[in-house]
Amino acid sequence: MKTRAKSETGGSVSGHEFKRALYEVLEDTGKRRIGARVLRNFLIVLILINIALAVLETVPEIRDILSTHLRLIQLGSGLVFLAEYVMRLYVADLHPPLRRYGPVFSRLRYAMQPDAIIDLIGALPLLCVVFLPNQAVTMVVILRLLRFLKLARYSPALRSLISAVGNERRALLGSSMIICGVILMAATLMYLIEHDDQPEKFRSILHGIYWAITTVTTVGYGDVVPVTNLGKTVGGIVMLMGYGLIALPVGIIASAFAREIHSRDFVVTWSMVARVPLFEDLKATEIAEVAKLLQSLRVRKGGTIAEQGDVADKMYFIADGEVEIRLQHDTVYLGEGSFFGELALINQTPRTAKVVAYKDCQLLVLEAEALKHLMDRDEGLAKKIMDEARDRVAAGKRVLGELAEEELQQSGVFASSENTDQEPELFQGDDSKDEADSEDDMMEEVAGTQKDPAK
Ligand SMILES: Nc1ncnc2c1ncn2[C@@H]1O[C@@H]2COP(=O)(O)O[C@H]2[C@H]1O
Repeated sequence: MKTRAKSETGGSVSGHEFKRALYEVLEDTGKRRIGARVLRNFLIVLILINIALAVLETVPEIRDILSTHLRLIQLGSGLVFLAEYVMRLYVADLHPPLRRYGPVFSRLRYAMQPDAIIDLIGALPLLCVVFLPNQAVTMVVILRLLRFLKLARYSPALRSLISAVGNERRALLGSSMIICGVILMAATLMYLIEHDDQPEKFRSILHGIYWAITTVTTVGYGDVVPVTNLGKTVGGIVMLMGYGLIALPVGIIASAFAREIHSRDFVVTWSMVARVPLFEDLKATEIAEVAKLLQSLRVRKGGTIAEQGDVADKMYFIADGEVEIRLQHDTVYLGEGSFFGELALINQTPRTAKVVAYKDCQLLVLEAEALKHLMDRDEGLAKKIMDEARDRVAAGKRVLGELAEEELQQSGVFASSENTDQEPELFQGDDSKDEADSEDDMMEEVAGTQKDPAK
């Protein structure tokens, strides 16, 4: 009886360990980095092969010669993508923010994530071939080409482009409206001018729109051209306007893309953010929003992330690696999932310690404005950050010990130390600065930062 119980426990433990290992490999977390890298590279190569084959298969000669091989490869890679999707669903309830929803709802919520939807699209061609033979050829080709989107999971550049377009959607909408307006005007004018001379080519304003689009985009097929002098003049003006108009959206996307790409060393995925304990209580959709606010930063072992006394405008979360916080009287190490750099932002003081990468680090960077926005919106999250900040200040105080405390008491710094339960003022403006000065003093003095004499 005892033996059986033991084996049952052993079985479930090893089952859980297997699931955990699978989760770590699929989500590139924990200790299984090599496995995760091998899987990632394998999937990238498979996606690229699939896209190339989907295109090549439309060449009749190639299809005739390689049809059996192509079908086998298509079936094999379809099975791999389907297995990947099913496995990601299987481990979905291990994502920290989804754990509380139970086995069914955690997976449903995971399935709603953009990355999961793209994975499903990647697996769909196989299902279409199996369940809808001969009926869904075009759909299967399109779905196979859509596997290209799966690369977004691994490519910072592709993510940057998608988010650049997303961020600039208003400007792009505005410029698109201007372009549409010009096309419509040019088409109407051309219809009115050319219709009598070329009733076949400028049969309606719709035909004029076709001419205007090919002209404004500078394509100019030459199948429809103005023949009247007035028509040629209008055509010339539209051609010149075309350059400026097309440059508008191109310029918007190009500058937004350049901005984005420089701030991304790696892709900030949903699961990377979900692993940060601070965000554990957020809903899956909220995590997706937080992910948009975070930039990525890779720092090599030994690299300095912040200098004591620096002016601060961002805080950091450790997605991978370990940092060393060099306090004046102590050194503290923070690992994966921890955050730092919040003290200076909360108190609007210079950095209270030097921070160095103890190992190679992948950091998620949150700008001061974004932190303020997050803390304003989510009281629970704000409280967690404030509690941690207070603990850190308290730890700093403890380390200073008797001697330093005496020194500080003499200089009146602990005049307000009984009030440490009170919330420190967050991101105070100039008006409230005086009120919060004593708290600021405490945080700065404890961490050993010199106060700006001008203050
Ligand atoms: N005792 C501590 N334990 C852990 N981290 C700390 C401690 N003191 C300071 N820090 C972190 O080190 C960071 C240095 O920059 P900041 O002052 O912005 O924010 C600080 C905290 O995030």
